[in-house]
Amino acid sequence: MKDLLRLLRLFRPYALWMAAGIALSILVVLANVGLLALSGWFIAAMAISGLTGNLIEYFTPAAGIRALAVIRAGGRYAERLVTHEATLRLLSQLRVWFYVHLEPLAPARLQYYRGGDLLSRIRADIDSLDNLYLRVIAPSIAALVTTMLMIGFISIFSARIGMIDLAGLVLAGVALPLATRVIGRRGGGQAVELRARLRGLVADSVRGLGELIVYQASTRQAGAIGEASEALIRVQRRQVRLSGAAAALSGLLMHLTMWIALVVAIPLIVSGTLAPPDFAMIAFFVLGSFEAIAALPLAFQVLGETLAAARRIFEIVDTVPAVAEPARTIPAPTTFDLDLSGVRMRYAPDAPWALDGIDLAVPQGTHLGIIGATGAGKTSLINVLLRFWEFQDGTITLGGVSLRDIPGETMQQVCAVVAQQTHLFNTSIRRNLLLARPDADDAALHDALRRANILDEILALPQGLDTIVGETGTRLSGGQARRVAIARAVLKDAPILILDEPTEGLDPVSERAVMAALDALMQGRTTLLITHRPENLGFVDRVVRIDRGRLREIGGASTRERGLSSLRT
Ligand SMILES: Nc1ncnc2c1ncn2[C@@H]1O[C@H](COP(=O)(O)OP(=O)(O)OP(=O)(O)O)[C@@H](O)[C@H]1O
Repeated sequence: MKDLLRLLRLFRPYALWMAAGIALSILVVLANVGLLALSGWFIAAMAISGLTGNLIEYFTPAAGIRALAVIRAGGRYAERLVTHEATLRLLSQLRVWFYVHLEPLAPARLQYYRGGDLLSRIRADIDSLDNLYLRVIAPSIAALVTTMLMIGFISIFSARIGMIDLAGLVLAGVALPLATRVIGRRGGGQAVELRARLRGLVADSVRGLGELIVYQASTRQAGAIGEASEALIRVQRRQVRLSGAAAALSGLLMHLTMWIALVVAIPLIVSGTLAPPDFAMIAFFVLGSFEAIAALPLAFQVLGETLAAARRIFEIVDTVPAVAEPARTIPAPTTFDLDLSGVRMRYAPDAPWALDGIDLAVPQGTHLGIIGATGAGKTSLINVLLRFWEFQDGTITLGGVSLRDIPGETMQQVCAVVAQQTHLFNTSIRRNLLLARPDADDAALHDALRRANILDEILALPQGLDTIVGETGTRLSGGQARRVAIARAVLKDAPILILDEPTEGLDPVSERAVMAALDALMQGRTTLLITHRPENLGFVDRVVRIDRGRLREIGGASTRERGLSSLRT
C-alpha cells in the first residue's frame, strides 16, 4: 500500500490527463451498454408493433441508436488517445526521475548491480509502471462509476433485477479478481525477478561472448540461459492459465446473471409491470453491463507485477549515495593546490584499507607521477579525489577548501580524466567531443583534435567528425580512441588533469602519439599521471610510489628530456 501511494504521488503532474482518460472510458462504457439495450428494445418493439399493428414512434430511438454508436466509436478513439498521451508523458517523466536518482549512485553504489539488471530496471520496470494507470486505476474507477450509474438505471425498471446485476458484477469484477490476485501474487513477483535475471544473464553473455568461445564455455552458458528461460516460462504459463480460467469464469458469471435476470423479469412482463420490449432490453443491458468490469481481472493481476517493479525501482532510488554532498555551500576554490594529510579509505567497513595514511602535497601546476603494483591503491586515490568514493580519515583540501565542502559536481568540473577505459559513446566523434563542451563550434573541435594529435586522421575518414565510433569506440583503434578522449579533455579545459594509465594496452607507436598529445595537454595544469610504464615518467616533475595504500616519494625533478626524447625516437 505504501508503494502504491508513493507511485500515485509520482503520477500527480498528469492528474488532469488521467482524469480526462477515465471520464472518456466511462462515456464509452455507458454508450456501449446504452447502444445494446436500446437496440434490443428497438428490435423487440418493432417486431411487436409489426405483429400487433400498433404503430410506434421510431424516429427518436433510431436517432438515439445512431448517436450512441457515434459516441462509442469516437469516444473509444479519444479515450485511447488521451490515456496513451497520459501514459507516455508519465513514462518520460519517470525515466528522468529515475536517472536523476541513479546518477549520484555511480560508481560506488552501482557496482554490485549487474549491467543487465540496471538496464532492465530502467527500461522494463519503469515501463511496467504505466500499467498502474492504464490497466489498474483507469479501469477500476471507470468500473465503479459506470456500475453505480447502470444499477441506478436498471433499478428504475426493477430493483430486484438491479440487485441481481449488481451481485453478478461484484462477483465477476471484485471477488473473482481478488481470488485471482491472491493466487497470482507470488507468480507476479517471481515473473519480474526471473525476467530481470534472464536479461542480466543474456546481456552478460553477449558482452563476454569472446571469452565464452575461447574457453569453450558457450554450451554451459547457453544451458544456464535455457534454465533461467525455462523457469520464467513455467511461471508465465501458470499466470496465463490463471488469467484464462478467470476470463472463462467471468463469461460464465455474465451469462448466468443474464438468465437469472430474465427469469425474474418474466412474471413482471406477464403481470404488465414491464412492457414486452423491456424483456429484450434487460437481456442486452445485463450482458452489456459486464463490459464495465471486463478489465478488472487483468487489473488485479498486473497490480502485483507493477508493485514488484515499483519496489525494485524504489530500492535504487532510496539508496544513499556513497559520498554525501556538503551541507553548506561555500565559494568554490579558485586556486588548485592539492593537500592530503593522513587520508585513509576503504571500500567496506570490513575491507582492508585501500589508502592507509596518505600525506601528499601537490602544488598547482605540478606534474606528479604515481606508480605502484597492481592493487596498491592508485585508482582508489583518484576515486577519492573525484568524489566517487568517500574517505574515512584524514583531510583533503583543494585550494585550501576541504574536499568535504566541495560539491562532487565541482570536483568533476575542475578535473579532466583520461583513463585506460575512457568510454566513447556509440555516436559520432562530434557528439562524443561535445560531451565536454556542448557549445563548441567546429573550429574549437578541430583545434582540440589537432592538440590531441589526431585531427588529420579524423579528417581523412569519409565522414570526418560525423563518423560513428561504434559501441565503446570499437570502430577506432585503441590509440585513436584514447586520443579522441584526450581531445575531449582538451575541450573541457579543466585545471586538474587525471591520467589513469592512459597508454595501457597500446602499441609503442600509438603510445608515443598519445603521450605527445598528453604532453601538450599537461602544460599549465596540475597533472596526476598513474602509470606502469617507466618511460612515461619522463613527462612528470615528481614521482611517488603507492605500496599497499601507503605513499613513498621516490623522485625529485625528472629528466623531462628523457620523456621528450622518447617521443622523437
Ligand atoms: N570498487 C571496489 N570495491 C571494493 N574494493 C576495491 C574496489 N576498487 C578497488 N578495490 C580494492 O582496493 C585496493 C586498491 O585498488 P586500486 O584499484 O586502487 O589499485 P590500483 O593500484 O589502481 O591497481 P591497478 O594498477 O591494478 O589498477 C585493492 O585491494 C582492490 O581490490
